[in-house]
Amino acid sequence: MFQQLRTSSSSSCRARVAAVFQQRRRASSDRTPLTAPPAEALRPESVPRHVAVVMDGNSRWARARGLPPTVGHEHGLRALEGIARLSRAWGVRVLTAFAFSHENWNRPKPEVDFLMVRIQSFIHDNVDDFSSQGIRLRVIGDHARLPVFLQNTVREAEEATKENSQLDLVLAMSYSGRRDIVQACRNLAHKVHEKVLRPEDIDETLFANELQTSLTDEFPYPDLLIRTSGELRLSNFLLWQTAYSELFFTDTLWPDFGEADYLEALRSFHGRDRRFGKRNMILAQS
Ligand SMILES: CC(C)=CCC/C(C)=C/CC/C(C)=C/COP(=O)(O)OP(=O)(O)O
Repeated sequence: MFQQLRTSSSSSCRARVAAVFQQRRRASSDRTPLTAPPAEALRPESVPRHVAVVMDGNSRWARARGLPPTVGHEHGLRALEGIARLSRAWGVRVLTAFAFSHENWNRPKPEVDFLMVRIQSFIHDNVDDFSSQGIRLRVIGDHARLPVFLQNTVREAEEATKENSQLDLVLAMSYSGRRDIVQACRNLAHKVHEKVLRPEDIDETLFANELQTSLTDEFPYPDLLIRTSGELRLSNFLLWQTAYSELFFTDTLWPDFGEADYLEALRSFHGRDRRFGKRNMILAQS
């Protein structure tokens, strides 16, 4: 498939990839089973409202099996479907998934082309399913840099799911945390220039309102950030927004990240003492 993409024109390769994955989807019934919330970590007050995931390790997962990276990405998307379903079932309100960074444009063109096509079909094929689960799809990042066929699908899916309120599934594509911050500064500078704002009016709330994550009105900041595959860095993801996020790193590669791993992350979150710089009550009294 990877090899085929190298030689195909973009629309015919799109059609071919879509057809192959349509077939696989129909054949596949191996969705992550939903389980009843079993643990103290899943009491409503313990569940993080906003979870962010850096879906890392697809290529390594494939390489370990002698397969091309595209197969890893395919399994990675299935893992994302499963985690979205679990998030909704367990009461997470926002799931933000890093699907493609600004820097990922520097990856080999066939891999980039494959990802654009495959993410488009992932969104297209799941819209009805998202709607039936009450999942609203949002996309952050540099929309204009995405191929037009993907921009169109994103627009349609955002429109089709806009009334859903169980879970906001936010895909970060062509996303860069630094660019998000620069863009916010630029927007504020324009407002000052237009005399809509005075410099002294600018505070953290106004600044955050200009960031792309402000589209999820209630929970713009991740409570928990998960990165798979053993890497211990943010890689330019949600830099402002993660100032007080709890971080969870696991060696599990993203395609293998399933219910047990997610539960482990939520249990870990449940055990954290989130102080936000303050003293907790017991320490304050001593
Ligand atoms: C499920 C699915 C199809 C996901 C798409 C695959 C993909 C491109 C994921 C990238 C996620 C991401 C930006 C990780 C950061 O690692 P990095 O490798 O960009 O950064 P690093 O070099 O700092 O590790």
